[in-house]
Order: sequence, then structure tokens, then C-alpha cells
Amino acid sequence: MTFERELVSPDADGEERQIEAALRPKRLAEFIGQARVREQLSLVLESALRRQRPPDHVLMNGSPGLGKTTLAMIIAAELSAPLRITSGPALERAGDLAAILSTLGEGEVLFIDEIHRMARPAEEMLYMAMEDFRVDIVVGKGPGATAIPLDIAPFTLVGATTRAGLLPAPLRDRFGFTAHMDFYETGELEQVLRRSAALLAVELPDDAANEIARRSRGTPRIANRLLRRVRDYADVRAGGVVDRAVAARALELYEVDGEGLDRLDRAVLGALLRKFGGGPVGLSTLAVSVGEEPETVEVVAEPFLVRQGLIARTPRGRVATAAAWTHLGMTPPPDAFGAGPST
Ligand SMILES: Nc1ncnc2c1ncn2[C@@H]1O[C@H](COP(=O)(O)OP(=O)(O)OP(=O)(O)O)[C@@H](O)[C@H]1O
Repeated sequence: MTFERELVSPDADGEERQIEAALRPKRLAEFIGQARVREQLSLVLESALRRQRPPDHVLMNGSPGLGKTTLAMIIAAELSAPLRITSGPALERAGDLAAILSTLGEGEVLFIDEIHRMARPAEEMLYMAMEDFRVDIVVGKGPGATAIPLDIAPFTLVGATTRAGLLPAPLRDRFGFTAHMDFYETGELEQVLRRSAALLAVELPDDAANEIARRSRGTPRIANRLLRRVRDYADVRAGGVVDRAVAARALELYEVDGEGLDRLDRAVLGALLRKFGGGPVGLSTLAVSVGEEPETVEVVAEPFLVRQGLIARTPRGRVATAAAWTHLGMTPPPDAFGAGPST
């Protein structure tokens, strides 16, 4: 058995990316939440504009769907600079990167998504490009190979990563500014939802926005997706009217519960409690017991369950917290993790 991940997966597919493009804020002032990042970034951009120099390179670190691509587009828009977009996996060889760098215009913004997945030779070329605005183009092979230096126009690199820890230090150090993107508060997601609802011409009362926001895993992408499902449900079953009860019914139909847990999350928790007495249990054993790949459980379900305080990672394996027992309507044993006085 595999689980339908689409609804609460933080990743977007091709079609969704098109819908997202229409919902993206275009300027920093329209960008909701991430107050600290917004303020830091506005200083970096404003001072660059005053000095009439491209700003320092910017690294954005955070989970999928929190607005990294949106911010990269905003940076280019605020600088009135063209934006070039690529991604780490597309840069397999140094030549792939050289082809882009050598055609950048002065002040252009280059956005590399998933920068931690770039191939090594491209990464090394990037070090020099970021620091000296120069690349070495290697011509020929073996002992006869020569490096021809090539100047490139001063540009601003915006890198995005979900795993900053995987970036080699020399690359990380060449960014002048790192924006740490946090999960959004419910109130911020309500604002995202109100803005998107207006763009989609959906009337969204505040209590319905709250109902959707609470179930959105702190992630604007998921909030926007749940909003579209609620709209569909309201159109077909509720005469086009969205209210709190309609939102709750729609999301129950899609098996997203009051805290944003979906079927896989609940299956993982259920197995941990019912089959393993709350753990500790190893990741692979847990994954097998719900019929999923260990990676899916580790990357998709676990970070959210840990963040919600429902499971904890310990050196001996995954354990359920007292809150997990309560969430599934069961009584936590007295020695449950996180129950009673700490040991
Ligand atoms: N702060 C925000 N305010 C309003 N909408 C936002 C905000 N952040 C993200 N969104 C919306 O969420 C969607 C996903 O954002 P975006 O594509 O920028 O995320 P991402 O972090 O780049 O994800 P990925 O790493 O998967 O590409 C977009 O439709 C965007 O409009």
C-alpha cells in the first residue's frame, strides 16, 4: 500500500508550478511573514541600489514551499535586474555552468535552486565566479589541457537549499548573507490565504482561513493547495460558499486532520503506538510496517511529526511522545516520552 502524498507534500509538480506563478507576491512589501529575513534583505538591496553595485550573494535555507523561489524573483524585481533560473541537478558539468555564467549581463541575478545538488566540478567553478567574477575554461584533456581565464560580468547569485548542512564550507562562506526561512505561524498563513483567495476570486471568511491555515504544516504552498481543494468542495457541494464548517468537511474528505496530519502521518504514528508500544523503533522497521520506503517516511512524514512534538528521534530509534498517544485518542503510558516530570 502506498499513500497519496499530493495534498500535503511540500513539493510541487509542473501544473501546480503554473498555478503558483499566478499567486506569487511580486515585491518585498507584498511578501508575508519571515519578518527578519524581509528586513535583512531590504537592507542588503537598498544599500546595493544606493551604491549602484550588485548586492552580495544570497543563500536561502529552508524547507520546500516556504517561498525561496518567490524571494529570488522578488530580489531581481527590486533590483530591476533580469533573472536567470537554474538548479543544482541541471549543472552536471562545469561546462553547463560556464555556459550560463559567460552569458550573464552586468547586475543580473542568477538563481540556483537546490544548490546542494550541484556536481563537484561546477561547484568549484562557482567559487571563483562568485569571488572574482572570473572562470577558468579548460580546453583539451590530460597533460595538454590548458585553462583559459574568462572574465564574467559582476552578478548576484541567489542560492536556495533545503539542506544547508550539505553545502561545502568554501561555498557557504562565499555568500554575503544567509536567509533562514522558518515555517509560518498560523496568522501569517491566514494572510497568505486571504491574499490568494482574493486572486482566485474566492470569498474566504476569517474563520475558514483559520481552519485551513491550522492544517497547512506552516507552509504557504500547502495552504494555497488546501484552499483550492476547499474551493472545489464548496463549488460542488456547498453552493460555492466557503465557511469554517465547509473547510473542515472538505479537508476531512481529503483526510487532512485538525493538525495537518494526513494518512501516512497517522499510519506512522499508529504503527509506532500499536505495533511497537510507542518505540523506540528503527526507521526501516517502522517504514516496512506501514508499507512505505524508509526515505518517504524520513523525508516526508517524520520532520513534520517531530516538529509537532508527536515523535522524537533518540539514539535507540523513534519514540512516540505523550502527545502522540493523545492525538490518536489513546491514553499515554506513565513512562511515555515527554509525559510527567522530565528525567
Ligand atoms: N511569504 C509568502 N507570501 C505569500 N505567498 C507565498 C509566500 N511564500 C510562498 N508563497 C507561495 O507559496 C508557493 C510556493 O512558494 P515557492 O515556490 O517560492 O517556494 P520554494 O521555497 O521555492 O519551494 P521549492 O524549494 O519547492 O521550490 C508560491 O505559490 C508562493 O506564491
